[in-house]
Amino acid sequence: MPVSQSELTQHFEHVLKLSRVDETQSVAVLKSHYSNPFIVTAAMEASYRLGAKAYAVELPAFNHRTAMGNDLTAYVGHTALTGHPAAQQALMAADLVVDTMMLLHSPEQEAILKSGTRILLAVEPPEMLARMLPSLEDKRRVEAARQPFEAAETFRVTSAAGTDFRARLGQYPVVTEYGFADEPGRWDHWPSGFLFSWPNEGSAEGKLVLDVGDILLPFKTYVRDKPVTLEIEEGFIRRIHGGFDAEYLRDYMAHFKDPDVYAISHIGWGLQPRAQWTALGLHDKNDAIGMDARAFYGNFLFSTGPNTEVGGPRNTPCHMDIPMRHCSVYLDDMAVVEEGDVVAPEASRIET
Ligand SMILES: O=c1ccc(O)c[nH]1
Ligand SMILES: [Fe+2]
Repeated sequence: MPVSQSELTQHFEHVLKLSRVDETQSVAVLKSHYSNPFIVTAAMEASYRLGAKAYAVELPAFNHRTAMGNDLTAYVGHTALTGHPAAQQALMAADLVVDTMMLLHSPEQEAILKSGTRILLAVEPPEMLARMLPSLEDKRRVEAARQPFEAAETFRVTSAAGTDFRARLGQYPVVTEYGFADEPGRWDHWPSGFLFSWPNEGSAEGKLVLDVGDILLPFKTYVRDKPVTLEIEEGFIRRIHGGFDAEYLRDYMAHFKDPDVYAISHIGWGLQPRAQWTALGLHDKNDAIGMDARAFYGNFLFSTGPNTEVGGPRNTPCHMDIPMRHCSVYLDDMAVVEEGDVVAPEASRIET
């Protein structure tokens, strides 16, 4: 459904207030020609309504000839900000950056955050921003799941379809996403509502079996053919086999001619009840990057490629996000998700 400019601006006022924007703050709206003008206008207007000093930083779109499609998460790491210290300074000068062009998984984003500047990514269509308007309750539930995740040494996933995956934890931090950037140096994404970490280098192993209904981002396809099996050893996908979906995934990843694309990247689970598994099927591919799929309550989300977000050495541009249903996720011996339903910690659950 269409969302009016005034409704979207009100939502931005709500989210920027949660992001601690007030008359003491400056807000830089990072945009490019493909930014949603309703979002840019709403971010500027809402900032001024909150008494903040807002300004826009406009960069020309960056295209790499290896990149295919328009999804902003398909080709990551190298952006219009790469090698542009003046623009980076202009963003680091702000207390909060509203990113409407996608810096995620880029070293430049990490440098901006390290300066204490907060970043809020907002690139989804206004219908999704409105439907998954963040709340302090979202933050409470997602942050409740952080504690056992940070304490755990092993991460294990199983499913009736045959998934049997494990990884050691501890080398990298836990990252939470609850939809607003309220702490110095925090990055967040509106809409969201999930958390993840990265396997210790070389520790991910076993089998991930994508069953019918699991989702392949940025393809924005639901697996419909027989299962896709990924065999993982020492942190990397060694074999991908199954039907058409497997062949398509193999061909797409091979296109990048970069061994790092087969690395397992962030692993975690979804805690957003207002995110819907079915939403992706209602949008054209260029409408959205598919945050419903990444955040739906009880999913297991894994990904491939870069670990730049946590200062890792892999800055490979090919990034797959693959949310799966009906999985069981264990932190050490504690199940946090059982066959697609969140079971622990109790404080992270919702009454279904
Ligand atoms: O919110 C996001 C979006 C994409 C991604 O790879 C991680 N988190
Ligand atoms: Fe991802």
